[in-house]
Amino acid sequence: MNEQYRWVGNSTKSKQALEIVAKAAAVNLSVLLQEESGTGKEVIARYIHQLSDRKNGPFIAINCAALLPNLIENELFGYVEGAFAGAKKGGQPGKFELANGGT
Ligand SMILES: Nc1ncnc2c1ncn2[C@@H]1O[C@H](COP(=O)(O)OP(=O)(O)OP(=O)(O)O)[C@@H](O)[C@H]1O
Repeated sequence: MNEQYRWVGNSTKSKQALEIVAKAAAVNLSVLLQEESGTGKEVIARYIHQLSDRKNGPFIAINCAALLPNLIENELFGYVEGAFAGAKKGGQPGKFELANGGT
């Protein structure tokens, strides 16, 4: 794993968690990670990405809680130039498009 995102943890529980996520990385399915804030869900998500067939694709992280309700669609699906007042020149690709082929 990239040094910046290396998992720290040597407990039995931690090792079991890494074994489970390694299994998840081997299949092409969605994975839901649930834990309290700051417990390393994104680190694990990056780990899954790096173990998966998608590792050469992009990894796009998005903080859903920080998205304004009226801007969620624009962020996730993108928009074309002139779609609304204040839209960027040239439009903006959505996060789903950016993550295509990756995670
Ligand atoms: N077990 C761990 N090993 C290495 N780094 C960790 C671990 N747990 C947390 N961190 C570090 O703590 C910080 C928060 O981790 P991360 O962003 O993955 O948490 P999160 O569960 O996704 O949080 P949130 O739900 O708030 O987005 C990061 O800097 C991450 O590298």
